[in-house]
Amino acid sequence: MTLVAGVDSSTQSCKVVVRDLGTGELVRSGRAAHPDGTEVDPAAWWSALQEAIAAAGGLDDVAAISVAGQQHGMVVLDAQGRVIRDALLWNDTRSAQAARDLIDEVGAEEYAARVGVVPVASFTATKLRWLRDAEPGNAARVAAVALPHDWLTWRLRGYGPEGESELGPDLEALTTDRSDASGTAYWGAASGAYDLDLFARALGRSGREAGSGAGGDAVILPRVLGPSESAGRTPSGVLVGPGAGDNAGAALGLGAADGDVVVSIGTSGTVFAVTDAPIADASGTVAGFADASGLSLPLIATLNAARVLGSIADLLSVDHDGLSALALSAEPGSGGVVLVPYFEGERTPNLPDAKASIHGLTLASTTPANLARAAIEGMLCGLADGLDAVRAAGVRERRILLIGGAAQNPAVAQVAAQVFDAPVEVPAPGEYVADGGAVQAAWALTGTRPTWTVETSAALPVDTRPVIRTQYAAARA
Ligand SMILES: Nc1ncnc2c1ncn2[C@@H]1O[C@H](COP(=O)(O)OP(=O)(O)O)[C@@H](O)[C@H]1O
Ligand SMILES: O=C(CO)[C@@H](O)[C@H](O)COP(=O)(O)O
Repeated sequence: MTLVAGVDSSTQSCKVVVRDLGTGELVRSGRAAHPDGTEVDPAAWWSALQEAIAAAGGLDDVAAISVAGQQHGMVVLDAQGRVIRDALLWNDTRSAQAARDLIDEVGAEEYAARVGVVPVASFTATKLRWLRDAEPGNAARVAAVALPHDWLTWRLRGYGPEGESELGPDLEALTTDRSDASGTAYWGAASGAYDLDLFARALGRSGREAGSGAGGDAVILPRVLGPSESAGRTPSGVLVGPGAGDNAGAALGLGAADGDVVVSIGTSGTVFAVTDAPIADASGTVAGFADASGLSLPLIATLNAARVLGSIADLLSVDHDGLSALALSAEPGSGGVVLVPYFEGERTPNLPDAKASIHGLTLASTTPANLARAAIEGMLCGLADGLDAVRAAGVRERRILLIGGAAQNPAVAQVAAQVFDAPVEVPAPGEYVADGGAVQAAWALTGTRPTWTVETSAALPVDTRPVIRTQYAAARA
């Protein structure tokens, strides 16, 4: 039996799966928590990865591994390969003004045409512009910029600061992949290349792709690998795949095909599909990302997803199952109660300074059941608005695949069928981002993309209840 491993280094935790190359059967798995917060020392990810690998039985009998990770995080390294400051994550909104500045300088239309996205606080370029303006001393020390999955792949291959690694700080060895590069806002899915002018506008320093040999004091950007290109090997000889952004990893893990729209409800909420042609939405609503198979991944993301439910469950002193039971005991529309869940600001719509709000409370409607259902309805209405935007970009769904930690909540699946106006399928409980890493590892090892079977645990027909989105739209306006 040949084994391959996949990693999901996401916002809240690191998950590792070990699967049989031939059948895709899950053989072992492990996980480890990440610190909370929107800026994190990457050393915590490295520790969690090692802990999760150990919990998954180690890599001694594993032939290949690949790391998928949360997108956009800004990992800045000095010339000695040391992390200069904590990484700003995708959900950190301090670079919102930097995003507006970059749009003012370049123009939204041109930005979208050049790299398929329009800057928002989530994207790496805006974080680099913030670093230039807020921490010029740190910006001057930057020798390389990597994404979370790039940096973990580099460390896994034995690179890192002297004394902390076997191979030392070779920044030229940094690699990334198309999907994660397309989330930086200085690499384009359509061009397949870095836009070094946009990078320079962000950090105020010139950049170059690793291995380009230009030298000088240009900031090194990871070499962009193809979908099945190996990044090298671990010091013990395990083949390492190119890795991916987590959403592209999920698409690989699901085997998402034409007609599939994936809705992921984890720390972030995302709606995405795999398409042949890249998109360029000058409104900035739909990001024209690349996928991890050589195609494209139009995507919207919300800042407020699973943790909306956790917050309201805590308020009601119930667990996930308790929240589900309460929500299912209320009627669609939650008795008129609407939660607009912009607890962390919001990315879609781009309202980084927004706060959450509750509407429609009366003495009769203020019940735990209505509040529980309103939390689920509000969170899903935000994603339904995103689905409308993805549809407007030309995507036509045959089915919605519901994944992420909150997808296993019965009330979430039922309300999803009431707001998405499409059939909803819930794949069997699993870590589909990490599974995508395992698919990548198998692909890099054999040269052939595996077609493992994905089981479905629930299938819900369309059950549209218009009141839910109608009252949400009125409250959100
Ligand atoms: N049954 C459930 N109902 C609602 N939320 C859940 C449920 N199970 C897990 N979650 C939430 O899902 C989130 C973890 O999902 P995950 O997809 O692993 O997140 P990420 O990949 O962003 O780290 C946590 O916020 C957790 O509280
Ligand atoms: O910013 C995005 C996509 O653009 C997020 O999807 C991040 O990639 C975080 O993913 P999770 O931790 O929620 O899985």
